[in-house]
Amino acid sequence: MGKQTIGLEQHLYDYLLAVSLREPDILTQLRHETAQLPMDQMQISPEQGQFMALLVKLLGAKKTLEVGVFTGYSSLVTALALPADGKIIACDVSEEFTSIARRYWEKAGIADKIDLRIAPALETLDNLLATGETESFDFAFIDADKGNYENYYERSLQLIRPGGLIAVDNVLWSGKVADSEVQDNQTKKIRAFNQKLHQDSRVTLSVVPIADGLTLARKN
Ligand SMILES: C[S@@+](CC[C@H](N)C(=O)[O-])C[C@H]1O[C@@H](n2cnc3c(N)ncnc32)[C@H](O)[C@@H]1O
Repeated sequence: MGKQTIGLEQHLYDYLLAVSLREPDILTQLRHETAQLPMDQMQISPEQGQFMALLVKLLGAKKTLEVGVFTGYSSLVTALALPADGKIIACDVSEEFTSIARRYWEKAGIADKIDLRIAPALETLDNLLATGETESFDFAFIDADKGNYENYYERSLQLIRPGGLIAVDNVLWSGKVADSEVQDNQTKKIRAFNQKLHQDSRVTLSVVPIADGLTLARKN
């Protein structure tokens, strides 16, 4: 057997789900409803959601930050993993997408754990920093506009406590980051972001090849 991370063909991916996925019905329903939308590819995958729930539990997280809610899969999976007094501050600009999220949060009985802020996420994060929330979060999930990843990361790094974790989605960007012929702005931004984190001694780093690539950065 090679030492390299295994590639997942469809049959092996199906097997992985068959032997590991424990998706609550409410999340399956949300996934099926989101699959009807033209932007459904923005949703995180169920095995990534389950992995994030495990991380939230391992951290003993009580207070988390989410940048990019869409129809609510990652926020719902996080809320279900948090204790009863857990809180998520969730950032998005879309009333339309997050109206679906709100409906599922209500249905799952966890709506009181989620404080949704409809505004450009940079404004929300700057506001949190300005109102004394520095080092008060255990976990942050960054999954919004790629051009702002570095800004979201820098602010999240101030907002999480030492030992807290930042997870950043789509860092492998369907493989485009490793294709030198792809030179669009979003791809270049993600490449630069990945290079920056590789050198960042403020965090302990792992890039996990789950779904579209998930960077984990633990604040030292
Ligand atoms: C990839 S989706 C998030 C997927 C979500 N985490 C999930 O589990 O389904 C990205 C989201 O970021 C939001 N977004 C884009 N630009 C934003 C900005 N500047 N501030 C806040 N949210 C933004 C979009 O409206 C969209 O809902």
